[in-house]
Amino acid sequence: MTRTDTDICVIGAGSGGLSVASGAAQMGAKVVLIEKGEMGGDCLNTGCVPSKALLAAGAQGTDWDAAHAHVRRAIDTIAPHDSQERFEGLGCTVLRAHARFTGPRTLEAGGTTVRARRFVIATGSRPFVPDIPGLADVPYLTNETIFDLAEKPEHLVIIGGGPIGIEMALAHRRLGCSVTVIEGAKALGKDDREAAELVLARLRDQGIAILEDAPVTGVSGKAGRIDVATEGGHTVTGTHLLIAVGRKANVEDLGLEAAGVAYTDKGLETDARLRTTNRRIFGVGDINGGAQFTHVAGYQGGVAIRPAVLRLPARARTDHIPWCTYTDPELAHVGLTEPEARAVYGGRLETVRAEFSGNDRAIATGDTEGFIKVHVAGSKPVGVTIVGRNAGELIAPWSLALSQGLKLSAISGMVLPYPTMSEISKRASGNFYSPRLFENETLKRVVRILQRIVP
Ligand SMILES: Cc1cc2nc3c(=O)[nH]c(=O)nc-3n(C[C@H](O)[C@H](O)[C@H](O)COP(=O)(O)OP(=O)(O)OC[C@H]3O[C@@H](n4cnc5c(N)ncnc54)[C@H](O)[C@@H]3O)c2cc1C
Ligand SMILES: NC(=O)c1ccc[n+]([C@@H]2O[C@H](COP(=O)([O-])OP(=O)(O)OC[C@H]3O[C@@H](n4cnc5c(N)ncnc54)[C@H](O)[C@@H]3O)[C@@H](O)[C@H]2O)c1
Repeated sequence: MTRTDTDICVIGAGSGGLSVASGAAQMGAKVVLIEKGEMGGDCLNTGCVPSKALLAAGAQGTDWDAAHAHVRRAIDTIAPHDSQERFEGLGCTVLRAHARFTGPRTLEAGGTTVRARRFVIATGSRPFVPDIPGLADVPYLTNETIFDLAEKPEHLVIIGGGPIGIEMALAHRRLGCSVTVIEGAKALGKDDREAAELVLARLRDQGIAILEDAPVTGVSGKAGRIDVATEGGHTVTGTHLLIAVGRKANVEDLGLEAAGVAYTDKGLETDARLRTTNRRIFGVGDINGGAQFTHVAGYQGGVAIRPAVLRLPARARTDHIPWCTYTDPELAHVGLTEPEARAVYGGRLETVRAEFSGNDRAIATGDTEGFIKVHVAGSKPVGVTIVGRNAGELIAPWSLALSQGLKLSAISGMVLPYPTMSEISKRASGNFYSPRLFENETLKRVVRILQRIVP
């Protein structure tokens, strides 16, 4: 057993852990980074990158092998950025082993005992596999296996209509598979209902069957013929089954008890600084069980660095987090959803909107389907949904506005090139101010007086 003393020890080399390790090392801290699997974690290897690459490949053509080659190329192209070599180049000591705490200030990983001033747990999450009768006896795929599938499914049945289920449904439909999504509640249920309905309608137009309010009651069959039964006596038969019903935080086998770190099955218990119940140990990313996105893991990494490395106060916010589901049309959101905003602001909340069909660029390019909805409290946007072509790009100024606490006038006052899709944001903000400006009798009277008395 060798022994290493360090300033910061990061467990997990995914989006969260890599952010902390690179930032801390470049600020001059001594860093040990420990990864038991692939560098880059879920996002690079089994999440964001392969899923977006498969969606893009399917939009170009239906060749299964070519699509999977594209997925591989995308991962291989990005991998050097997350690699052991790069992090060693930044000055980190990288251990490729399973880490387990042995006490409040020590852990053990592959024959090395690491003692650190501060630890960051960024062990992420894995697919949650529900306790559905019969599931254990049939072959099924998860996000950890679906991107390596050699044969093209004739009929892919997906349990779960969240972002994973819906994106995988579109990717496989584009590649020529029959696809059925079985959702126990509402598909894309965390999103604005009207926007989600629009996306689901377009997916159905493309031939994807989406069953909602259909909790699965049992699974049976064998490879190549799998029956999925739902409440109400409906049975869907497919050749392959994908389970996409949420995530499970990787809290097990980490020695958290020895470290004095409290957790539930949702993840670590952390405070606003992302400190666990052991003040020297922080949690970032999916392990915290909140919004599970790469950019959130990166953001939390940046927050945790302040107290962990710089000994400065910090506060992780959740009211300015964006997300996007990469369907066609895309569905993007930032900040509070309408029910969340109503719960906070009640009758003070106003919602303004604008349609893609009223945007000149959208008319010119034929992308007229979609809308933007802005929830406004006082004069500040608190939540924005965009559904339409490139919604994930169009949400950017709103992410800035919410993170900086800008007023709506910051958006309506922008001068934008004409004709651009971005003008839709300006139009929605304008729709907030227009009635105040143009239906204001006092203003009209003042203007009339000014015209008469000022030469
Ligand atoms: C199919 C899919 C598509 C997605 N698409 C998007 C998207 O488009 N946009 C987006 O923002 N998010 C997306 N996500 C979510 C995103 O992938 C995660 O939120 C993100 O990867 C979380 O990063 P993390 O660092 O918390 O965890 P991870 O990336 O999971 O990294 C954790 C790392 O810790 C390692 N580890 C675990 N336990 C130990 C241990 N005891 N010792 C050593 N190492 C350990 C693991 O091997 C892993 O490499 C997607 C997820 C999936 C599954
Ligand atoms: N574009 C993106 O940013 C993106 C893409 C994919 C994944 N992700 C991240 O990964 C996380 C996990 O995605 P996910 O889609 O697995 O989880 P999810 O929790 O978002 O959705 C799971 C869905 O499965 C349904 N469900 C649960 N049990 C069921 C059952 N027994 N039968 C039928 N339906 C059932 C739920 O009602 C829910 O709608 C997301 O929350 C997101 O944070 C992000």
